[in-house]
Amino acid sequence: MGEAAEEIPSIVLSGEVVELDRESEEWKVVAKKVREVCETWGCFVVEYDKIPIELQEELFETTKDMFDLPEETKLKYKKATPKDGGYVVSNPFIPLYESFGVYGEDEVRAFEKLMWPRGKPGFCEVQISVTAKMLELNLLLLRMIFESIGVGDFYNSKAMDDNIVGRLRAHKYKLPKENQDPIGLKPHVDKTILTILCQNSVQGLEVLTKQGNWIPINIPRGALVVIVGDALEAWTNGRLHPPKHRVVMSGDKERYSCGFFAIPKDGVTIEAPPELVDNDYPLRYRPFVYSEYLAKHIANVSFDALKIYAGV
Ligand SMILES: O=C(O)CCC(=O)C(=O)O
Ligand SMILES: [Fe+2]
Repeated sequence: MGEAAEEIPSIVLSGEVVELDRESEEWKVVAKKVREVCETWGCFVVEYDKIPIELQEELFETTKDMFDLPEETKLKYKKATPKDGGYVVSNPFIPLYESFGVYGEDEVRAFEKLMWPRGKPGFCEVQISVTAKMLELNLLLLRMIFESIGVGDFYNSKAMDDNIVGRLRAHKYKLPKENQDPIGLKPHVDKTILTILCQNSVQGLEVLTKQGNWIPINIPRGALVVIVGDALEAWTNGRLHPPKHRVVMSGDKERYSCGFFAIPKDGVTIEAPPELVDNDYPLRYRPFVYSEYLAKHIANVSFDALKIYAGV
């Protein structure tokens, strides 16, 4: 492959595409494209008008306000385990990074009261609206992927909408000081089914291609990025590729991003459908309860965490 091929593919999921008849050829063509880029790249840019730029701008306004709170207020939202999100303070390992994971509607409301005792108009509505729309997009993509691999029934029988939970996490990346390492987030593989990211127009996300090159993911204003996580790699018996990615800071503006991390609900077992296990694709992972894997390995940054836990 030449240099020109090294650009993250982009897919348009306009209103018309979303409304397509699931049996139509047009739907199948888009589904195939989504599946193929998830196999070869493990990530892609998506233009999705149901999460418009205006909504993203509102989200980033409140996101900035979150991080602008006094440190002692932010520290009130520290959680005991990373699984529950909470406020993650920048530390020597990731000095440019801090994040807020506020997971679920009740938490969003509790968070508002804790951070802004006099209230923060619009905060909960935006968080809840973005989460719901991201979940919808996540389910749409999963349907496309499973149907296109030829196991649409698996998607239906698994009642994905009942078995998946989505969590919204906000990140802030400071600018590096002179001579400071510009790494905002170290290379990692997401422990998710799919991750969907949006950013405040400041680039910095990079992905490691299968050819072994780190390349920037240029996210056009208003677009989103979708990244395959290790749960989906296991669920498709290794057909989809969970790519290593990182954040590298440059330029003169701080970066904010919001990620929607879809994971199986507590107690859900990940087991590849039998149709996806054959001589070309021998079973990669034993069936395992995803929440048990996460509880044990959430802080394990090894790229092989899943292989170590459930590899056959
Ligand atoms: O900020 C970003 O764009 C990437 C965040 C990320 O990769 C993660 O939180 O897993
Ligand atoms: Fe990630």
